Amino acid sequence: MFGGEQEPDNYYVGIDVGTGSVRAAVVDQRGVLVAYSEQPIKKWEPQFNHHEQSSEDIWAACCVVTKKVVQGMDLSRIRGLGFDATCSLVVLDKQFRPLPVNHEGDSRRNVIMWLDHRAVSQVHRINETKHSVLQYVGGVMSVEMQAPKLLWLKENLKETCWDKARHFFDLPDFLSWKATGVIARSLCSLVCKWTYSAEKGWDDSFWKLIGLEDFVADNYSKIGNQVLPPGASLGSGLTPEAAKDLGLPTGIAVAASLIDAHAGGLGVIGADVRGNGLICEGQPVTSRLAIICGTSSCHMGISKDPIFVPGIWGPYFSAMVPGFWLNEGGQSVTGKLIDHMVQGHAAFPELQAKATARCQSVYAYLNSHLDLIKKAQPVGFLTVDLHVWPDFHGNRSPLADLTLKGMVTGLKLSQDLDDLAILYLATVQAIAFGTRFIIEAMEAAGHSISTLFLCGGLSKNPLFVQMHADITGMPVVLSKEVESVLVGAAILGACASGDFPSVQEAMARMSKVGKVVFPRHEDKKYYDKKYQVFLKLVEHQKEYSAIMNGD
Ligand SMILES: Nc1ncnc2c1ncn2[C@@H]1O[C@H](COP(=O)(O)OP(=O)(O)O)[C@@H](O)[C@H]1O
Ligand SMILES: O=C(CO)[C@H](O)[C@H](O)COP(=O)(O)O
Repeated sequence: MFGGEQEPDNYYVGIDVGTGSVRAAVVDQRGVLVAYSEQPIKKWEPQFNHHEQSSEDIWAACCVVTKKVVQGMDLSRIRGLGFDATCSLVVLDKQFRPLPVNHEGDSRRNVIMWLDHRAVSQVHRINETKHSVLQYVGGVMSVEMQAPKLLWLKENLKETCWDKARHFFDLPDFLSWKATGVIARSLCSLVCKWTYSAEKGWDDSFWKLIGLEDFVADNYSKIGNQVLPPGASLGSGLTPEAAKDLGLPTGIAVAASLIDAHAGGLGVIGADVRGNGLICEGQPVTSRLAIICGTSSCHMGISKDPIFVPGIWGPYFSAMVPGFWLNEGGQSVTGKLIDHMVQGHAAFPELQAKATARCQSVYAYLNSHLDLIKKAQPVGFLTVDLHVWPDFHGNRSPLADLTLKGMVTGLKLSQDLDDLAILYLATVQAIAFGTRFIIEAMEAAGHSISTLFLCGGLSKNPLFVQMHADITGMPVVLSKEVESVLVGAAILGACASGDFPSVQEAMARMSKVGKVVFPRHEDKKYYDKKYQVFLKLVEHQKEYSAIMNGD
Protein backbone atom coordinates (compact mmCIF):
# COMPACT_ATOMS: atom_id res chain seq x y z
CA MET A 1 0.00 0.00 0.00
CA PHE A 2 1.11 3.54 -0.68
CA GLY A 3 2.59 5.64 2.07
CA GLY A 4 4.30 8.80 0.82
CA GLU A 5 4.57 10.55 -2.54
CA GLN A 6 6.95 8.08 -4.16
CA GLU A 7 7.45 7.79 -7.92
CA PRO A 8 4.41 6.18 -9.50
CA ASP A 9 4.72 2.47 -10.11
CA ASN A 10 1.12 1.60 -10.39
CA TYR A 11 -1.58 2.84 -12.71
CA TYR A 12 -5.33 2.50 -12.93
CA VAL A 13 -7.66 2.81 -15.89
CA GLY A 14 -10.83 4.83 -15.50
CA ILE A 15 -13.62 4.65 -18.07
CA ASP A 16 -16.35 7.32 -17.96
CA VAL A 17 -19.45 6.95 -20.12
CA GLY A 18 -21.15 10.34 -20.34
CA THR A 19 -24.24 11.26 -22.29
CA GLY A 20 -22.41 12.32 -25.42
CA SER A 21 -19.14 10.44 -25.32
CA VAL A 22 -16.98 7.79 -23.69
CA ARG A 23 -13.69 8.85 -22.10
CA ALA A 24 -10.83 6.73 -20.78
CA ALA A 25 -7.75 7.69 -18.83
CA VAL A 26 -4.71 6.14 -17.26
CA VAL A 27 -4.23 7.64 -13.81
CA ASP A 28 -1.30 7.03 -11.51
CA GLN A 29 -1.38 6.35 -7.77
CA ARG A 30 -1.00 10.08 -7.02
CA GLY A 31 -4.05 10.92 -9.12
CA VAL A 32 -2.09 12.29 -12.09
CA LEU A 33 -3.74 11.64 -15.44
CA VAL A 34 -1.10 10.36 -17.84
CA ALA A 35 -3.18 9.47 -20.90
CA TYR A 36 -6.66 10.47 -22.10
CA SER A 37 -8.91 9.59 -25.00
CA GLU A 38 -12.50 10.40 -25.97
CA GLN A 39 -14.93 8.96 -28.50
CA PRO A 40 -18.50 10.08 -29.27
CA ILE A 41 -21.38 7.63 -28.84
CA LYS A 42 -24.60 7.29 -30.81
CA LYS A 43 -27.89 8.72 -29.58
CA TRP A 44 -31.34 8.32 -31.06
CA GLU A 45 -34.43 10.45 -30.40
CA PRO A 46 -37.14 8.53 -32.30
CA GLN A 47 -39.90 10.63 -30.73
CA PHE A 48 -39.99 13.73 -28.55
CA ASN A 49 -38.85 12.75 -25.02
CA HIS A 50 -37.68 9.28 -26.13
CA HIS A 51 -33.87 9.03 -25.92
CA GLU A 52 -32.13 5.77 -26.75
CA GLN A 53 -28.61 4.37 -27.06
CA SER A 54 -26.96 1.07 -27.92
CA SER A 55 -25.04 -0.91 -25.29
CA GLU A 56 -22.95 -2.51 -28.06
CA ASP A 57 -22.00 0.88 -29.47
CA ILE A 58 -21.08 2.09 -25.96
CA TRP A 59 -18.93 -1.00 -25.27
CA ALA A 60 -17.23 -0.64 -28.66
CA ALA A 61 -16.39 2.99 -27.80
CA CYS A 62 -15.01 1.88 -24.40
CA CYS A 63 -12.72 -0.53 -26.25
CA VAL A 64 -11.49 2.11 -28.71
CA VAL A 65 -10.60 4.67 -26.03
CA THR A 66 -9.03 2.15 -23.64
CA LYS A 67 -6.81 0.68 -26.33
CA LYS A 68 -5.68 4.21 -27.18
CA VAL A 69 -4.78 5.26 -23.64
CA VAL A 70 -2.72 2.18 -22.83
CA GLN A 71 -0.89 2.11 -26.15
CA GLY A 72 2.85 1.84 -25.56
CA MET A 73 2.50 1.33 -21.80
CA ASP A 74 4.00 -1.43 -19.72
CA LEU A 75 0.68 -3.20 -19.13
CA SER A 76 1.97 -5.05 -16.08
CA ARG A 77 1.84 -1.75 -14.19
CA ILE A 78 -1.90 -1.40 -14.65
CA ARG A 79 -3.43 -2.67 -11.44
CA GLY A 80 -7.11 -1.93 -11.69
CA LEU A 81 -10.02 -0.76 -13.80
CA GLY A 82 -13.06 1.26 -12.77
CA PHE A 83 -16.17 2.28 -14.71
CA ASP A 84 -18.68 5.03 -14.24
CA ALA A 85 -21.59 5.84 -16.51
CA THR A 86 -24.85 7.71 -16.83
CA CYS A 87 -27.77 6.05 -15.09
CA SER A 88 -29.41 4.76 -18.27
CA LEU A 89 -31.40 1.48 -18.42
CA VAL A 90 -29.90 -1.42 -20.43
CA VAL A 91 -32.14 -4.36 -21.45
CA LEU A 92 -30.80 -7.80 -22.39
CA ASP A 93 -32.39 -11.20 -23.00
CA LYS A 94 -31.50 -14.63 -21.53
CA GLN A 95 -28.40 -14.90 -23.72
CA PHE A 96 -27.38 -11.33 -22.82
CA ARG A 97 -28.40 -10.08 -26.27
CA PRO A 98 -29.83 -6.55 -26.67
CA LEU A 99 -33.62 -6.16 -26.74
CA PRO A 100 -35.42 -3.23 -28.38
CA VAL A 101 -36.76 -0.52 -26.09
CA ASN A 102 -38.71 1.05 -28.95
CA HIS A 103 -41.88 0.48 -31.00
CA GLU A 104 -39.80 0.04 -34.16
CA GLY A 105 -38.29 -3.19 -32.77
CA ASP A 106 -34.75 -1.95 -33.39
CA SER A 107 -32.73 -4.12 -30.99
CA ARG A 108 -29.58 -2.07 -31.49
CA ARG A 109 -31.37 0.61 -29.44
CA ASN A 110 -31.61 -1.34 -26.14
CA VAL A 111 -30.84 1.52 -23.75
CA ILE A 112 -33.41 3.98 -22.40
CA MET A 113 -31.31 7.01 -21.59
CA TRP A 114 -31.49 8.74 -18.21
CA LEU A 115 -32.99 11.93 -19.72
CA ASP A 116 -35.80 9.99 -21.44
CA HIS A 117 -39.19 11.27 -20.23
CA ARG A 118 -41.46 8.67 -21.87
CA ALA A 119 -42.74 7.26 -18.57
CA VAL A 120 -44.71 10.31 -17.39
CA SER A 121 -47.98 8.48 -16.75
CA GLN A 122 -46.13 5.65 -14.98
CA VAL A 123 -44.25 7.99 -12.65
CA HIS A 124 -47.46 9.85 -11.75
CA ARG A 125 -49.08 6.58 -10.73
CA ILE A 126 -45.98 5.57 -8.75
CA ASN A 127 -46.01 8.91 -6.92
CA GLU A 128 -49.73 8.62 -6.20
CA THR A 129 -49.00 5.45 -4.16
CA LYS A 130 -47.10 7.62 -1.62
CA HIS A 131 -45.14 4.46 -0.77
CA SER A 132 -42.52 4.88 1.95
CA VAL A 133 -39.60 4.24 -0.46
CA LEU A 134 -40.40 7.65 -1.96
CA GLN A 135 -39.10 9.30 1.20
CA TYR A 136 -35.63 8.31 0.03
CA VAL A 137 -35.87 10.09 -3.32
CA GLY A 138 -36.88 13.49 -1.96
CA GLY A 139 -40.57 12.60 -1.61
CA VAL A 140 -41.24 12.41 -5.35
CA MET A 141 -39.84 9.83 -7.76
CA SER A 142 -38.30 11.27 -10.91
CA VAL A 143 -39.36 10.15 -14.36
CA GLU A 144 -35.61 9.71 -14.96
CA MET A 145 -35.36 6.82 -12.45
CA GLN A 146 -35.69 3.16 -13.39
CA ALA A 147 -39.01 2.02 -11.86
CA PRO A 148 -41.23 4.16 -14.16
CA LYS A 149 -39.18 3.11 -17.20
CA LEU A 150 -39.53 -0.57 -16.30
CA LEU A 151 -43.28 -0.12 -15.89
CA TRP A 152 -43.43 1.62 -19.27
CA LEU A 153 -41.70 -1.35 -20.91
CA LYS A 154 -44.16 -3.78 -19.33
CA GLU A 155 -47.16 -1.69 -20.41
CA ASN A 156 -45.96 -0.79 -23.90
CA LEU A 157 -43.55 -3.43 -25.21
CA LYS A 158 -44.79 -6.59 -23.52
CA GLU A 159 -44.14 -9.10 -26.30
CA THR A 160 -41.12 -7.60 -27.97
CA CYS A 161 -39.18 -6.59 -24.87
CA TRP A 162 -40.66 -7.23 -21.43
CA ASP A 163 -41.48 -10.95 -21.79
CA LYS A 164 -38.09 -11.71 -23.33
CA ALA A 165 -36.01 -9.60 -20.94
CA ARG A 166 -33.81 -11.43 -18.45
CA HIS A 167 -31.41 -8.68 -17.35
CA PHE A 168 -32.18 -5.04 -16.62
CA PHE A 169 -28.92 -3.24 -15.84
CA ASP A 170 -28.06 0.29 -14.89
CA LEU A 171 -25.42 1.27 -17.46
CA PRO A 172 -22.51 1.31 -14.92
CA ASP A 173 -23.42 -2.25 -13.88
CA PHE A 174 -23.74 -3.39 -17.49
CA LEU A 175 -20.15 -2.27 -18.06
CA SER A 176 -18.75 -4.11 -15.04
CA TRP A 177 -20.67 -7.24 -16.10
CA LYS A 178 -19.27 -6.93 -19.62
CA ALA A 179 -15.74 -6.70 -18.19
CA THR A 180 -15.99 -9.51 -15.64
CA GLY A 181 -19.06 -11.66 -16.35
CA VAL A 182 -20.24 -10.82 -12.81
CA ILE A 183 -23.88 -9.69 -12.70
CA ALA A 184 -23.68 -8.25 -9.17
CA ARG A 185 -24.93 -4.69 -9.07
CA SER A 186 -23.31 -1.68 -7.44
CA LEU A 187 -24.97 -0.37 -4.31
CA CYS A 188 -24.71 3.08 -5.92
CA SER A 189 -26.98 2.40 -8.87
CA LEU A 190 -29.50 0.26 -6.99
CA VAL A 191 -29.87 2.70 -4.08
CA CYS A 192 -29.96 5.87 -6.17
CA LYS A 193 -32.12 4.83 -9.11
CA TRP A 194 -33.92 1.57 -8.21
CA THR A 195 -35.29 2.12 -4.62
CA TYR A 196 -32.96 -0.47 -3.03
CA SER A 197 -32.08 0.25 0.60
CA ALA A 198 -28.50 -0.30 1.80
CA GLU A 199 -29.95 -1.31 5.15
CA LYS A 200 -33.17 -3.17 4.27
CA GLY A 201 -32.69 -4.37 0.68
CA TRP A 202 -35.62 -4.46 -1.74
CA ASP A 203 -39.11 -3.58 -0.55
CA ASP A 204 -41.51 -6.22 -1.97
CA SER A 205 -44.57 -4.10 -1.18
CA PHE A 206 -43.37 -1.28 -3.46
CA TRP A 207 -42.90 -3.46 -6.52
CA LYS A 208 -46.22 -5.25 -5.91
CA LEU A 209 -48.06 -1.96 -5.47
CA ILE A 210 -46.80 -0.44 -8.71
CA GLY A 211 -47.56 -3.53 -10.80
CA LEU A 212 -44.05 -4.98 -11.09
CA GLU A 213 -44.64 -7.95 -8.79
CA ASP A 214 -42.76 -10.05 -11.39
CA PHE A 215 -39.47 -8.98 -9.78
CA VAL A 216 -40.54 -10.16 -6.34
CA ALA A 217 -41.63 -13.55 -7.70
CA ASP A 218 -38.18 -14.33 -9.08
CA ASN A 219 -36.30 -12.87 -6.11
CA TYR A 220 -35.10 -9.81 -8.05
CA SER A 221 -32.80 -11.87 -10.25
CA LYS A 222 -33.60 -9.64 -13.26
CA ILE A 223 -32.72 -6.39 -11.52
CA GLY A 224 -30.07 -7.59 -9.07
CA ASN A 225 -29.98 -9.69 -5.94
CA GLN A 226 -26.23 -9.54 -5.36
CA VAL A 227 -25.12 -6.07 -4.37
CA LEU A 228 -21.58 -4.81 -3.79
CA PRO A 229 -20.19 -1.50 -2.55
CA PRO A 230 -18.56 0.72 -5.21
CA GLY A 231 -14.87 -0.10 -5.50
CA ALA A 232 -15.28 -3.75 -4.40
CA SER A 233 -13.33 -6.17 -6.57
CA LEU A 234 -15.53 -8.21 -8.94
CA GLY A 235 -15.07 -11.98 -9.45
CA SER A 236 -11.72 -12.96 -10.96
CA GLY A 237 -11.22 -9.57 -12.57
CA LEU A 238 -11.09 -8.89 -16.28
CA THR A 239 -12.15 -11.88 -18.40
CA PRO A 240 -9.94 -13.00 -21.30
CA GLU A 241 -12.58 -11.87 -23.80
CA ALA A 242 -12.97 -8.39 -22.28
CA ALA A 243 -9.18 -8.12 -21.88
CA LYS A 244 -8.82 -8.70 -25.62
CA ASP A 245 -11.55 -6.16 -26.40
CA LEU A 246 -10.01 -3.48 -24.18
CA GLY A 247 -6.34 -4.19 -24.81
CA LEU A 248 -5.67 -4.84 -21.11
CA PRO A 249 -4.22 -7.84 -19.26
CA THR A 250 -6.58 -10.65 -18.26
CA GLY A 251 -7.35 -10.81 -14.55
CA ILE A 252 -6.64 -7.21 -13.53
CA ALA A 253 -8.97 -6.05 -10.76
CA VAL A 254 -12.27 -4.54 -11.88
CA ALA A 255 -14.33 -2.52 -9.44
CA ALA A 256 -18.04 -2.37 -8.75
CA SER A 257 -19.00 0.83 -10.58
CA LEU A 258 -20.49 4.22 -9.87
CA ILE A 259 -22.94 6.47 -11.66
CA ASP A 260 -20.98 9.25 -13.42
CA ALA A 261 -22.00 12.04 -11.06
CA HIS A 262 -20.95 9.94 -8.10
CA ALA A 263 -17.57 9.20 -9.65
CA GLY A 264 -17.12 12.94 -10.14
CA GLY A 265 -18.00 13.38 -6.46
CA LEU A 266 -15.30 10.89 -5.44
CA GLY A 267 -12.85 12.60 -7.77
CA VAL A 268 -13.21 15.99 -6.08
CA ILE A 269 -14.81 15.98 -2.64
CA GLY A 270 -12.03 14.46 -0.56
CA ALA A 271 -9.12 16.66 -1.72
CA ASP A 272 -6.67 18.13 0.76
CA VAL A 273 -7.46 21.86 0.60
CA ARG A 274 -4.71 23.14 2.92
CA GLY A 275 -3.03 26.37 1.91
CA ASN A 276 -5.76 27.69 -0.41
CA GLY A 277 -7.42 30.11 2.01
CA LEU A 278 -10.65 28.16 1.92
CA ILE A 279 -13.18 28.26 4.72
CA CYS A 280 -13.79 24.52 4.38
CA GLU A 281 -10.18 23.83 5.48
CA GLY A 282 -11.18 23.78 9.11
CA GLN A 283 -14.60 22.24 8.49
CA PRO A 284 -15.81 18.66 8.06
CA VAL A 285 -16.07 17.21 4.54
CA THR A 286 -19.86 17.60 4.85
CA SER A 287 -19.40 21.35 4.25
CA ARG A 288 -18.38 20.61 0.66
CA LEU A 289 -20.80 20.32 -2.25
CA ALA A 290 -19.54 18.55 -5.37
CA ILE A 291 -21.25 19.74 -8.55
CA ILE A 292 -20.76 17.58 -11.61
CA CYS A 293 -21.70 19.67 -14.62
CA GLY A 294 -22.01 17.98 -17.99
CA THR A 295 -25.16 17.49 -20.05
CA SER A 296 -26.88 17.81 -16.66
CA SER A 297 -25.65 19.18 -13.31
CA CYS A 298 -25.68 17.01 -10.18
CA HIS A 299 -25.24 18.52 -6.72
CA MET A 300 -23.77 15.94 -4.34
CA GLY A 301 -23.83 16.76 -0.61
CA ILE A 302 -22.93 14.29 2.12
CA SER A 303 -23.87 14.03 5.79
CA LYS A 304 -23.17 11.81 8.80
CA ASP A 305 -26.87 11.36 9.54
CA PRO A 306 -29.71 11.10 7.03
CA ILE A 307 -31.16 14.44 5.93
CA PHE A 308 -34.52 14.46 4.17
CA VAL A 309 -34.72 17.37 1.74
CA PRO A 310 -38.01 17.78 -0.13
CA GLY A 311 -37.37 17.67 -3.88
CA ILE A 312 -33.75 16.54 -3.53
CA TRP A 313 -32.91 12.86 -4.14
CA GLY A 314 -31.80 10.75 -1.20
CA PRO A 315 -30.80 10.44 1.52
CA TYR A 316 -28.88 7.46 0.13
CA PHE A 317 -26.59 5.56 2.50
CA SER A 318 -23.05 4.75 1.30
CA ALA A 319 -23.98 5.41 -2.32
CA MET A 320 -20.98 7.67 -2.95
CA VAL A 321 -18.63 7.98 0.04
CA PRO A 322 -18.85 4.85 2.22
CA GLY A 323 -20.38 5.49 5.64
CA PHE A 324 -21.91 8.84 4.63
CA TRP A 325 -25.44 9.67 3.55
CA LEU A 326 -25.78 11.39 0.19
CA ASN A 327 -28.29 13.96 -1.05
CA GLU A 328 -28.29 14.56 -4.78
CA GLY A 329 -29.82 17.70 -6.19
CA GLY A 330 -29.83 18.19 -9.93
CA GLN A 331 -30.70 20.14 -13.02
CA SER A 332 -31.68 17.86 -15.85
CA VAL A 333 -30.23 19.91 -18.66
CA THR A 334 -27.42 22.40 -18.18
CA GLY A 335 -24.70 21.76 -20.79
CA LYS A 336 -27.45 20.63 -23.14
CA LEU A 337 -29.43 23.82 -22.43
CA ILE A 338 -26.46 26.12 -23.12
CA ASP A 339 -25.76 24.25 -26.37
CA HIS A 340 -29.46 24.47 -27.28
CA MET A 341 -29.71 28.24 -26.69
CA VAL A 342 -26.48 29.04 -28.53
CA GLN A 343 -26.96 26.68 -31.48
CA GLY A 344 -30.60 27.71 -31.98
CA HIS A 345 -29.83 31.45 -32.27
CA ALA A 346 -29.91 33.19 -35.65
CA ALA A 347 -26.34 34.46 -35.13
CA PHE A 348 -24.93 30.97 -34.49
CA PRO A 349 -23.46 30.48 -38.03
CA GLU A 350 -21.66 33.84 -37.69
CA LEU A 351 -20.38 32.83 -34.23
CA GLN A 352 -19.13 29.50 -35.55
CA ALA A 353 -17.32 31.13 -38.46
CA LYS A 354 -15.65 33.71 -36.20
CA ALA A 355 -14.67 31.17 -33.55
CA THR A 356 -13.23 28.84 -36.20
CA ALA A 357 -11.23 31.69 -37.71
CA ARG A 358 -9.67 32.29 -34.29
CA CYS A 359 -9.21 28.53 -33.59
CA GLN A 360 -11.40 28.92 -30.50
CA SER A 361 -14.41 27.05 -29.17
CA VAL A 362 -17.68 28.96 -29.56
CA TYR A 363 -17.76 29.34 -25.76
CA ALA A 364 -14.28 30.83 -25.54
CA TYR A 365 -15.29 33.22 -28.33
CA LEU A 366 -18.52 34.20 -26.58
CA ASN A 367 -16.69 34.79 -23.30
CA SER A 368 -14.21 37.15 -24.95
CA HIS A 369 -17.03 38.86 -26.87
CA LEU A 370 -18.84 39.49 -23.58
CA ASP A 371 -15.65 41.00 -22.18
CA LEU A 372 -15.57 43.39 -25.13
CA ILE A 373 -19.16 44.57 -24.85
CA LYS A 374 -19.34 44.86 -21.07
CA LYS A 375 -17.23 48.05 -21.18
CA ALA A 376 -16.51 49.28 -17.61
CA GLN A 377 -19.15 47.23 -15.80
CA PRO A 378 -18.83 43.65 -14.49
CA VAL A 379 -19.79 41.17 -17.20
CA GLY A 380 -22.72 39.74 -15.21
CA PHE A 381 -24.45 43.15 -15.29
CA LEU A 382 -25.16 42.80 -19.02
CA THR A 383 -28.35 40.89 -18.19
CA VAL A 384 -30.07 43.53 -16.11
CA ASP A 385 -33.21 43.19 -18.25
CA LEU A 386 -32.83 39.66 -19.59
CA HIS A 387 -33.84 36.74 -17.37
CA VAL A 388 -34.07 33.00 -18.00
CA TRP A 389 -35.81 30.19 -16.12
CA PRO A 390 -33.76 27.11 -17.09
CA ASP A 391 -36.19 24.19 -16.74
CA PHE A 392 -36.51 23.39 -20.45
CA HIS A 393 -36.63 19.68 -19.49
CA GLY A 394 -38.65 20.03 -16.28
CA ASN A 395 -37.31 20.73 -12.81
CA ARG A 396 -35.38 17.94 -11.12
CA SER A 397 -34.58 19.85 -7.89
CA PRO A 398 -35.77 21.31 -5.64
CA LEU A 399 -39.27 21.56 -7.13
CA ALA A 400 -39.33 18.03 -8.54
CA ASP A 401 -41.83 19.14 -11.18
CA LEU A 402 -41.33 17.68 -14.63
CA THR A 403 -44.14 19.82 -16.09
CA LEU A 404 -42.15 23.06 -15.70
CA LYS A 405 -40.86 24.69 -18.87
CA GLY A 406 -38.15 27.16 -19.80
CA MET A 407 -38.81 30.92 -19.83
CA VAL A 408 -37.00 33.94 -21.25
CA THR A 409 -38.06 37.50 -20.54
CA GLY A 410 -36.56 40.64 -22.03
CA LEU A 411 -36.36 39.66 -25.72
CA LYS A 412 -35.78 42.32 -28.40
CA LEU A 413 -35.87 42.32 -32.19
CA SER A 414 -32.09 42.16 -32.51
CA GLN A 415 -30.53 38.87 -33.61
CA ASP A 416 -26.86 39.80 -33.76
CA LEU A 417 -23.83 38.36 -32.01
CA ASP A 418 -24.19 40.73 -29.03
CA ASP A 419 -27.71 39.48 -28.55
CA LEU A 420 -26.57 35.83 -28.72
CA ALA A 421 -23.74 36.47 -26.24
CA ILE A 422 -26.08 38.12 -23.72
CA LEU A 423 -28.66 35.33 -24.05
CA TYR A 424 -25.86 32.82 -23.45
CA LEU A 425 -24.77 34.76 -20.35
CA ALA A 426 -28.35 34.89 -19.01
CA THR A 427 -28.64 31.11 -19.52
CA VAL A 428 -25.39 30.44 -17.65
CA GLN A 429 -26.61 32.70 -14.85
CA ALA A 430 -29.99 30.94 -14.72
CA ILE A 431 -28.22 27.62 -14.22
CA ALA A 432 -26.19 29.16 -11.38
CA PHE A 433 -29.37 30.58 -9.80
CA GLY A 434 -30.79 27.05 -10.02
CA THR A 435 -27.77 25.87 -8.01
CA ARG A 436 -28.38 28.59 -5.42
CA PHE A 437 -32.02 27.46 -5.19
CA ILE A 438 -30.88 23.85 -4.59
CA ILE A 439 -28.30 24.87 -1.97
CA GLU A 440 -30.91 26.92 -0.10
CA ALA A 441 -33.23 23.88 0.00
CA MET A 442 -30.40 21.66 1.27
CA GLU A 443 -29.42 24.17 3.94
CA ALA A 444 -33.01 24.66 5.08
CA ALA A 445 -33.15 20.90 5.72
CA GLY A 446 -29.92 20.75 7.74
CA HIS A 447 -26.92 20.78 5.38
CA SER A 448 -24.27 23.37 6.06
CA ILE A 449 -22.37 24.07 2.84
CA SER A 450 -19.50 26.52 2.48
CA THR A 451 -17.54 25.48 -0.60
CA LEU A 452 -18.33 24.20 -4.07
CA PHE A 453 -16.18 21.64 -5.94
CA LEU A 454 -16.97 21.72 -9.66
CA CYS A 455 -16.08 19.20 -12.35
CA GLY A 456 -17.45 17.97 -15.70
CA GLY A 457 -17.39 19.61 -19.15
CA LEU A 458 -18.97 22.88 -18.01
CA SER A 459 -16.30 23.42 -15.38
CA LYS A 460 -13.92 24.08 -18.31
CA ASN A 461 -15.91 27.26 -18.96
CA PRO A 462 -14.48 30.11 -16.79
CA LEU A 463 -17.70 32.14 -17.13
CA PHE A 464 -19.79 29.22 -15.82
CA VAL A 465 -17.42 28.82 -12.86
CA GLN A 466 -17.29 32.56 -12.00
CA MET A 467 -21.09 32.87 -12.20
CA HIS A 468 -21.47 29.93 -9.81
CA ALA A 469 -19.13 31.65 -7.35
CA ASP A 470 -20.76 35.10 -7.69
CA ILE A 471 -24.35 33.88 -7.58
CA THR A 472 -23.95 31.44 -4.67
CA GLY A 473 -21.44 33.67 -2.83
CA MET A 474 -19.22 30.62 -2.29
CA PRO A 475 -15.70 29.83 -3.46
CA VAL A 476 -15.46 27.28 -6.26
CA VAL A 477 -12.65 24.72 -6.20
CA LEU A 478 -11.53 23.16 -9.46
CA SER A 479 -9.40 20.04 -9.47
CA LYS A 480 -5.84 19.85 -10.67
CA GLU A 481 -7.00 17.23 -13.12
CA VAL A 482 -9.77 18.70 -15.26
CA GLU A 483 -11.12 15.21 -15.95
CA SER A 484 -12.01 14.57 -12.31
CA VAL A 485 -14.81 12.12 -13.18
CA LEU A 486 -12.13 9.87 -14.67
CA VAL A 487 -10.03 10.27 -11.54
CA GLY A 488 -13.11 9.05 -9.64
CA ALA A 489 -13.39 6.00 -11.91
CA ALA A 490 -9.66 5.33 -11.46
CA ILE A 491 -10.10 5.60 -7.67
CA LEU A 492 -12.55 2.71 -7.96
CA GLY A 493 -9.96 0.66 -9.87
CA ALA A 494 -7.34 1.56 -7.27
CA CYS A 495 -9.61 0.35 -4.46
CA ALA A 496 -10.42 -2.89 -6.29
CA SER A 497 -6.69 -3.55 -6.77
CA GLY A 498 -6.20 -3.51 -2.99
CA ASP A 499 -3.58 -0.75 -3.23
CA PHE A 500 -5.64 1.47 -0.94
CA PRO A 501 -7.39 0.24 2.19
CA SER A 502 -10.52 2.33 1.63
CA VAL A 503 -12.26 4.65 -0.79
CA GLN A 504 -11.63 7.54 1.63
CA GLU A 505 -7.90 6.83 1.60
CA ALA A 506 -7.78 6.67 -2.19
CA MET A 507 -9.82 9.90 -2.47
CA ALA A 508 -7.50 11.76 -0.13
CA ARG A 509 -4.42 10.63 -2.10
CA MET A 510 -5.72 10.90 -5.64
CA SER A 511 -7.88 14.05 -5.74
CA LYS A 512 -5.95 17.32 -5.80
CA VAL A 513 -6.97 20.97 -5.71
CA GLY A 514 -6.18 23.06 -8.79
CA LYS A 515 -7.60 26.55 -9.27
CA VAL A 516 -9.83 28.26 -6.70
CA VAL A 517 -12.30 30.91 -7.88
CA PHE A 518 -13.62 33.32 -5.25
CA PRO A 519 -16.93 35.21 -5.50
CA ARG A 520 -16.99 38.93 -6.29
CA HIS A 521 -18.82 39.97 -3.14
CA GLU A 522 -19.17 43.53 -4.42
CA ASP A 523 -21.70 42.27 -7.01
CA LYS A 524 -23.91 40.54 -4.41
CA LYS A 525 -26.68 43.16 -4.38
CA TYR A 526 -27.16 42.86 -8.14
CA TYR A 527 -27.35 39.05 -8.04
CA ASP A 528 -29.72 39.12 -5.07
CA LYS A 529 -32.08 41.22 -7.17
CA LYS A 530 -31.74 38.91 -10.16
CA TYR A 531 -32.43 35.95 -7.86
CA GLN A 532 -35.67 37.63 -6.75
CA VAL A 533 -36.69 37.86 -10.40
CA PHE A 534 -35.63 34.23 -10.93
CA LEU A 535 -37.99 33.04 -8.19
CA LYS A 536 -40.80 35.24 -9.57
CA LEU A 537 -40.45 33.59 -12.97
CA VAL A 538 -41.50 30.18 -11.69
CA GLU A 539 -44.24 31.71 -9.56
CA HIS A 540 -45.61 33.39 -12.68
CA GLN A 541 -45.30 30.24 -14.74
CA LYS A 542 -47.44 28.41 -12.21
CA GLU A 543 -49.99 31.24 -12.32
CA TYR A 544 -50.15 31.05 -16.13
CA SER A 545 -50.70 27.35 -15.94
CA ALA A 546 -53.46 27.75 -13.32
CA ILE A 547 -55.20 30.31 -15.56
CA MET A 548 -55.00 28.08 -18.61
CA ASN A 549 -56.11 24.96 -16.77
CA GLY A 550 -58.93 26.74 -14.90
CA ASP A 551 -62.56 26.90 -16.05
N1 LIG B 1 -14.18 23.64 -23.18
C1 LIG B 1 -15.46 23.86 -22.92
N2 LIG B 1 -15.94 25.12 -22.76
C2 LIG B 1 -17.23 25.36 -22.49
N3 LIG B 1 -18.15 24.40 -22.36
C3 LIG B 1 -17.75 23.14 -22.50
C4 LIG B 1 -16.41 22.79 -22.79
N4 LIG B 1 -16.33 21.45 -22.89
C5 LIG B 1 -17.58 20.98 -22.67
N5 LIG B 1 -18.44 21.99 -22.44
C6 LIG B 1 -19.88 21.90 -22.11
O1 LIG B 1 -20.02 20.71 -21.34
C7 LIG B 1 -21.10 19.92 -21.81
C8 LIG B 1 -20.69 18.46 -21.88
O2 LIG B 1 -20.02 18.09 -20.71
P1 LIG B 1 -19.53 16.59 -20.52
O3 LIG B 1 -19.03 16.50 -19.12
O4 LIG B 1 -18.63 16.24 -21.63
O5 LIG B 1 -20.94 15.86 -20.70
P2 LIG B 1 -21.42 14.36 -20.55
O6 LIG B 1 -20.63 13.76 -19.41
O7 LIG B 1 -22.86 14.51 -20.23
O8 LIG B 1 -21.19 13.66 -21.87
C9 LIG B 1 -21.45 20.42 -23.19
O9 LIG B 1 -22.86 20.49 -23.25
C10 LIG B 1 -20.81 21.80 -23.29
O10 LIG B 1 -21.80 22.78 -23.15
O1 LIG C 1 -28.82 11.43 -12.94
C1 LIG C 1 -27.64 11.59 -13.03
C2 LIG C 1 -26.73 11.18 -11.97
O2 LIG C 1 -27.40 10.63 -10.88
C3 LIG C 1 -27.02 12.27 -14.25
O3 LIG C 1 -27.80 13.35 -14.60
C4 LIG C 1 -26.92 11.34 -15.40
O4 LIG C 1 -26.18 10.24 -14.98
C5 LIG C 1 -26.29 12.00 -16.61
O5 LIG C 1 -25.04 12.57 -16.36
P1 LIG C 1 -24.29 13.54 -17.41
O6 LIG C 1 -25.10 14.77 -17.53
O7 LIG C 1 -22.96 13.80 -16.72
O8 LIG C 1 -24.12 12.82 -18.68
